[in-house]
Amino acid sequence: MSKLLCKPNTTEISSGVTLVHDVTSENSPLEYVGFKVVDLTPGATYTEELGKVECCIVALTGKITVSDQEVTFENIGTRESVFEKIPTDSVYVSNERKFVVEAVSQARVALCYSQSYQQLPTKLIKAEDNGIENRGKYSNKRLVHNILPDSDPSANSLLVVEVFTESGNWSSYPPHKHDQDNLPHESFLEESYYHEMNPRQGFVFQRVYTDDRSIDETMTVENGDVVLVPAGYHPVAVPDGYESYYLNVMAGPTRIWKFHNEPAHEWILERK
Ligand SMILES: O=C[C@H](O)[C@@H](O)[C@H](O)CC(=O)O
Repeated sequence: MSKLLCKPNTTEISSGVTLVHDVTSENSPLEYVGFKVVDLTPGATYTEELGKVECCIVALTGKITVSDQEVTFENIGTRESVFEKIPTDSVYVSNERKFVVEAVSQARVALCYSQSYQQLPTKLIKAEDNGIENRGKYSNKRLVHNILPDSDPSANSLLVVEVFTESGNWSSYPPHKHDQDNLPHESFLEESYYHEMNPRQGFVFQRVYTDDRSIDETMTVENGDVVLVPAGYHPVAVPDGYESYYLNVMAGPTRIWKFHNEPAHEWILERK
């Protein structure tokens, strides 16, 4: 199995708290991006003290209350399934802060991390404040919810976005990359993909590959899997009959999303 594909590894870490994914610089090729998925039963709490990292807490499903000891955001979260395709609530917590997530209902939470050295205010990122985009045409259509885009100055290095791709469509396509610290032409951002499928038994194909093909992995990605993108192009193909969801976390030396399309396939964008 590809080293870029992470299958769910469920571990109960405390009463009512199950860790599903825990991507770190120690167990992955990513240096800038960290990622966790945590399931909580009603009333269960997850507590974390952040070091030199910031965290975007995304209420993937269910209702949660988030506190950083100074502010508390109660009963946030908007959906029981990501495939309701409505934006959800998130909370940004900066470096050297401690936060507590308490489940109001059964909840699945994504914890998105990146490096942070300048403490910023804790902030509720309301669902209604997500920038919504309908991108693409033909069989390249996808719905994008910008949770923490580079236009939002609330974070130091973190970028978070969720993408919904309909049956038989491609996304993160035409293939693009952001693996060169070469602004204004391209930024260097590592990336993680947390995937869900509807119906659950579905799969997508995702290829991660570099110009020199030093990385060239084509993966069958199933519900709940995480794909790591240390470098390279990273298109996703969704089979007929299934819907795809993924949550992207991006981070690198500069908090700018400036990608480079693969020249061989950029013509896709020129179709009328
Ligand atoms: O670099 C960003 C990720 O590849 C996705 O968020 C991608 O941009 C989504 C899309 O536009 O298809």
